[in-house]
Amino acid sequence: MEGHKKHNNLLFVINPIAGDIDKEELEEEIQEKCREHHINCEIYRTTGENDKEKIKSLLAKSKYDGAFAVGGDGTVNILGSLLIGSDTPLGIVPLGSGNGLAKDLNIPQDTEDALELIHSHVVRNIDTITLNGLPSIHLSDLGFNALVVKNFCEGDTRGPGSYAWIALQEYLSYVPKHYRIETDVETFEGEAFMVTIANANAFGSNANINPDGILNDGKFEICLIEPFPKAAGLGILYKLYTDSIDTSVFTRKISCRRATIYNTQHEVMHIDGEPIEEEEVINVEMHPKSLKVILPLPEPEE
Ligand SMILES: Nc1ncnc2c1ncn2[C@@H]1O[C@H](COP(=O)(O)OP(=O)(O)OP(=O)(O)O)[C@@H](O)[C@H]1O
Repeated sequence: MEGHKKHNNLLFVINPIAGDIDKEELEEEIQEKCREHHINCEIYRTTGENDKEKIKSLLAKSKYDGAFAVGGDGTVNILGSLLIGSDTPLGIVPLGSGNGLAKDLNIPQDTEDALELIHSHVVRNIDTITLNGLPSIHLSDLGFNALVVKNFCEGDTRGPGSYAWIALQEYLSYVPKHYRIETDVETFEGEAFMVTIANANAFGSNANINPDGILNDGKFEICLIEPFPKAAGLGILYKLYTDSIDTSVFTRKISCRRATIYNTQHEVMHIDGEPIEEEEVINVEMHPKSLKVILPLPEPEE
């Protein structure tokens, strides 16, 4: 079901370290806003240890009308994966360093505006995908970007500056890897600089890998950047930041409902920005309209 429903009981999952922003005042703001709208609210602060299990038991104990992830794409993935297939919609207060899914869903990046969604919103269903059973709501990939994400997560500095620095260092020495990708539409076999499994559109950095992707069309895209001469790198980067990557001669896209990726060289991978153990065979499945999300009210027509 889609539409607006008043919330009486909300859960907020706050990642205290996301985006390197102090969230103490924000907690008070959330409580104040909920009081103002006669909404009961519960706050869970993530610790980085067993958060998924702890949130799962909170969700099992109480019936929430909505659950907000207050953090970045990692926090959205932890909470969102638990809400897939349930009646409880996912809200996002974007406070990570990138906030890719929130941007793709047009959720306000300003915290105060995002908090307005607790009382003024619309609920819509979006697709999710799984990689060997692990949910991905936004973008997952293998190859160059996954390596940068891994190094970024293992380092002690956060923020876009450090991501760009790691990317530049890795770029100079990165060697494309071999993949075989079988889908319900076509098969690809060859080398790729990166392979993105895209439910949504743009990375948190705003690099748009899948400009035409639609979050509720029952399909996901495999976006390939094939090997290219180092000199072409700047041109590809430009296209990523101007929503025109599909016009590059070095890209290929497969829009499909099912895929098996043979990661023959055991390249690293991540799901929604969180590195995971690499697998040799990755089965990707589509779960159409399986997650309810809380979105801003549409602009009134002129
Ligand atoms: N209290 C905590 N201490 C240390 N790590 C934490 C804590 N809470 C959550 N984490 C870790 O934070 C990561 C998720 O961060 P999240 O994606 O929300 O923010 P971000 O990385 O700043 O943003 P983005 O993904 O948008 O770049 C997860 O790896 C999670 O384990």
